[in-house]
Amino acid sequence: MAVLVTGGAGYIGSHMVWKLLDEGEEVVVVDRLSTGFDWALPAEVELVVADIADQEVIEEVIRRRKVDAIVHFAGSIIVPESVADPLSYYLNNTVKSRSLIESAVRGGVENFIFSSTAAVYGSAEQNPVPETAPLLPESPYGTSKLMTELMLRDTAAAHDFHFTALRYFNVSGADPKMRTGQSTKGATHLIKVASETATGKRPYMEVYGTDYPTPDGTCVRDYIHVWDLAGAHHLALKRLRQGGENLIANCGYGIGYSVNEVIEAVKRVVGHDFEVRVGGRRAGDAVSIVANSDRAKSELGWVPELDNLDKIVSHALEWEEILKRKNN
Ligand SMILES: NC(=O)c1ccc[n+]([C@@H]2O[C@H](COP(=O)([O-])OP(=O)(O)OC[C@H]3O[C@@H](n4cnc5c(N)ncnc54)[C@H](O)[C@@H]3O)[C@@H](O)[C@H]2O)c1
Ligand SMILES: O=c1ccn([C@@H]2O[C@H](COP(=O)(O)OP(=O)(O)O[C@H]3O[C@H](CO)[C@@H](O)[C@H](O)[C@H]3O)[C@@H](O)[C@H]2O)c(=O)[nH]1
Repeated sequence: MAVLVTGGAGYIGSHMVWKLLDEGEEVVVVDRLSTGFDWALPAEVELVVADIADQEVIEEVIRRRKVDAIVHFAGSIIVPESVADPLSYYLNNTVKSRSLIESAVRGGVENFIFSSTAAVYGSAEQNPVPETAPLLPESPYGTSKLMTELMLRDTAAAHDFHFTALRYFNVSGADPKMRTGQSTKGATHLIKVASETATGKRPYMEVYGTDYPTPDGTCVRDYIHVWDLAGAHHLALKRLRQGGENLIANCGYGIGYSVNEVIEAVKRVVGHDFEVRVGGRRAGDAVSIVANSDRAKSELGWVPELDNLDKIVSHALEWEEILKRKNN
């Protein structure tokens, strides 16, 4: 019996794979390596280099490895890119997820965990935002993920199929044991970009917009440590296997930090200054979004252990130094 991790060579997926191995699970990864890296995976894990929409390959993997659960990370993830090229986001995130879900149903895989996102809420009116808040995505990325949640809901109503959709807030940091981290080339995520600047990979960074209706004029987000997020997925897997009901749950810490506050934290932890320029607003950015994760705590028994911005930043910086040595 194995867990199929799609997008397992990517940032969050590779943490999940290490977590599953730590928990004694059998794992198989399907990843087309568009943004992921084979070296992010433990040597003993089978990597099938394929697209999630290749149903022949997926269904062969499900049969051969006796897959009982799919954890679906594969997708396209950059909010402004989705504004510029919406159809590629609807293809990779929505259409190809449909194909994967169909393969799961055909292959008799009853347990499915999906990477959803805070972007399904848009700029929340109520912060911290509960799962019951209005779903008003402000980017094609958010809409592409919401459509997949709806497909999962309808598929679960019609088939022997159960799902958990975890709506992640801003995922950051690296495996505390430094076996993997965020290695994405040309990354756009704030803590990654600031860590690259702090370690000399970039000459400077920009703050996208200082005229938002927030205390310091920059956008506010809820930054969650990737290892706590992997832990939430493992709890979700155990719960589904025990017959748990379908679930949609936020994963964040309930604390909002502005872009300026995050940059200050990176400067504080690294111990020196770096150049930060003020730029214009970025397309598709929500103003402020912070999680109410009570449901993940009560339904999954999730207890965050790394909910500290400086710890997140220090792990991100440590990984950046490792990447420098790898020439990545
Ligand atoms: N990083 C965040 O802050 C964040 C927040 C909310 C949700 N998410 C979701 O988490 C998931 C993982 O994000 P990540 O940050 O690890 O991104 P990532 O780009 O590092 O990982 C995505 C992986 O999926 C693979 N992939 C993409 N399309 C594929 C396809 N069609 N077939 C096979 N493989 C494919 C890529 O090669 C890559 O390894 C995504 O679904 C993303 O939307 C991420
Ligand atoms: O160089 C940079 C990078 C980012 N930002 C700002 O920092 C904030 C956070 O941006 P980023 O780290 O790119 O995350 P989001 O755009 O909030 O989106 C992330 O978080 C979402 C969940 O909230 C996920 O769904 C997405 O996949 C993931 O990209 C935003 O206000 C950006 O404008 C900057 O000012 N400068």
